[in-house]
Amino acid sequence: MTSDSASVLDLDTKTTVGGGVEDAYGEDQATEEQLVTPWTISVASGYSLLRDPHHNKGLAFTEKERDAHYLRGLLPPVCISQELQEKKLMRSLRQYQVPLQRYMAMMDLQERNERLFYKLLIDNVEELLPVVYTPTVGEACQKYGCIFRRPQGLYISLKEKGKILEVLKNWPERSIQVIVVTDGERILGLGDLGSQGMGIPVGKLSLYTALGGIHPSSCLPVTIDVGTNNEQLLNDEFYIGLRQKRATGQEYAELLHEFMTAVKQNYGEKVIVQYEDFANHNAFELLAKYSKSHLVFNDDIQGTASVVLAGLVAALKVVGRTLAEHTFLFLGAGEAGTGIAELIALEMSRQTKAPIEETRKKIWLVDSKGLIVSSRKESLQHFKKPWAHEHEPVKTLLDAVKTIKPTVLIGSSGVGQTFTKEVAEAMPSFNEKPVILALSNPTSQSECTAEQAYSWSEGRAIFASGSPFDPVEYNGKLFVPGQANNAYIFPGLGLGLVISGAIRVHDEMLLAASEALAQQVTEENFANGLIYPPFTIIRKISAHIAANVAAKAYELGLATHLPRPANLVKYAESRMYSPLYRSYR
Ligand SMILES: NC(=O)C1=CN([C@@H]2O[C@H](COP(=O)(O)OP(=O)(O)OC[C@H]3O[C@@H](n4cnc5c(N)ncnc54)[C@H](OP(=O)(O)O)[C@@H]3O)[C@@H](O)[C@H]2O)C=CC1
Ligand SMILES: CC(=O)C(=O)O
Ligand SMILES: [Mg+2]
Repeated sequence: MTSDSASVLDLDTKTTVGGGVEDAYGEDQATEEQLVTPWTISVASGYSLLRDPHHNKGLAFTEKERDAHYLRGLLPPVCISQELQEKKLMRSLRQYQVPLQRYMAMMDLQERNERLFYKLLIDNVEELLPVVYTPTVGEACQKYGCIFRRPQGLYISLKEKGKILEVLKNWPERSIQVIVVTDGERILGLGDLGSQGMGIPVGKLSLYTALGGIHPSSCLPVTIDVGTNNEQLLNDEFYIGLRQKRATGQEYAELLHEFMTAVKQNYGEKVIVQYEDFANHNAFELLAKYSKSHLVFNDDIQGTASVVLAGLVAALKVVGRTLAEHTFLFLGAGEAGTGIAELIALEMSRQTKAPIEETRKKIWLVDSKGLIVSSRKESLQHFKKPWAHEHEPVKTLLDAVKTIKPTVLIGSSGVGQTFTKEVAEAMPSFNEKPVILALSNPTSQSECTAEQAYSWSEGRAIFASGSPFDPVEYNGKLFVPGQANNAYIFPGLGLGLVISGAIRVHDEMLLAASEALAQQVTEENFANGLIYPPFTIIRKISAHIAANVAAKAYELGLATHLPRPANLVKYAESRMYSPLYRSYR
């Protein structure tokens, strides 16, 4: 008797080769060469309930639930609260000294008990953000091949060309509201990590839920794999992606187009597609192309711009003057640098009524070849051209700082330690309170550390960084660095788009998000040297951002959820996912 002839519907028991009873699905007795069908049970109860991360509560199942759901004997006798589970897990997490071990423990928890994972993340956000997000997620992506256990998102590679719609249907959830997609080419400041970039969409989406209250089952992480140019990964036996050089040009464009088309076809017009960590030679084009037809948003260009503008607007309360009275110098003229520069120029133009071509002149950028000036215009990438102002060529950042004399210095180069002692010392030589933002991630790529910024500026810098730094004591005073990271913006922005049913992202919404964030910075925060509110109140912040964004969507006629709720903050809060356990009948 072979499994070929045994129908899966024929439930008669038969004796197997080994003498046991054949299972109904023919699997136990199949030999290596025979094909089997991976049937699963779809109603979660008993053992399968314990293995279902969406519904599992572990030891927190009540006596009644254990009876009703066939759990008797599958758990030890004790019933404990979610709070006690949280306490126990935090204690065991803190015992790991190696950040990657904490990351893996958190990923295991997410796979085992989703609500408990989010309860931990929400209640201990400042402690766990660096674990599930930057900097540790960077190391996790670098080692993703070794630590890979279970897929946490969809991998769409060149092999899936022509079948992407079918691939989307393989994902177990139907009702998707947010997709974060990367092609892995510029993962943080770590470069091309190919398929191993998956850690980024997974991490970003866990923040959508924890910080912005989007339901986890409506989040879909996607990695588009068109190969990698990272030789080390191509030669790594544990690499999980396509082992080929990156596809470019038409082949790349066609795969991306098929993906974008399939997304709209499968999930409709109101699914948010957040582009994350694409290299700039694709990122600007994708955003320009699909923002006309889809609800797309580039976090590195737009989210970063919104968070930095918020920090700067807040900083004006400490450093004085209006935005237009400041001079900005960037190290790094890519997605983050030019994205931020453009939103600052837009806001200045809004405030002063001067044309944006004029306000851009207050902003200067340095790339790997030096200051961006008009004599370089012909050879510049299109996104740098608006910043090519009249000036003689300047080769180094230090010379640019000395010549331009910026009041605000922003690092968005992806290269660590580029704000040298000389650069950081030059800033306070012509500024009472220089603003220094070291945005590059992860920590290893930060343009300078918090300690360097405070000590080199003799405690005068207003400093924030993309990855977190601990407070620094300098000359007997405690300085608390803020975290200028787009994680403040995208969860609330996403929630605002969802609750209003917006169909497009508009620059005005980025300004609305930025304004809401800046409003959340208190006098107490300023007194501590902070230009951002603490992450501990991020859900409140996200509700305010969501409300401002939704209000703008209604104002611009881009909202489809009608009528408009009267109190948008309350409405946003009411729509946020809670990680508390539900009771089962
Ligand atoms: N804090 C936050 O929320 C965010 C932080 N980031 C971080 O910002 C960094 C940059 O990201 P992104 O803008 O997308 O990257 P891009 O690759 O688009 O841009 C990098 C820019 O830096 C320039 N650059 C590289 N090396 C040097 C150098 N040694 N000296 C001067 N300029 C240099 C590049 O110059 P050239 O053009 O000549 O090659 C390019 O203009 C990353 O580390 C990323 O993690 C990004 C988004 C959000
Ligand atoms: C924070 C972020 O999006 C980045 O570093 O790319
Ligand atoms: Mg990013």
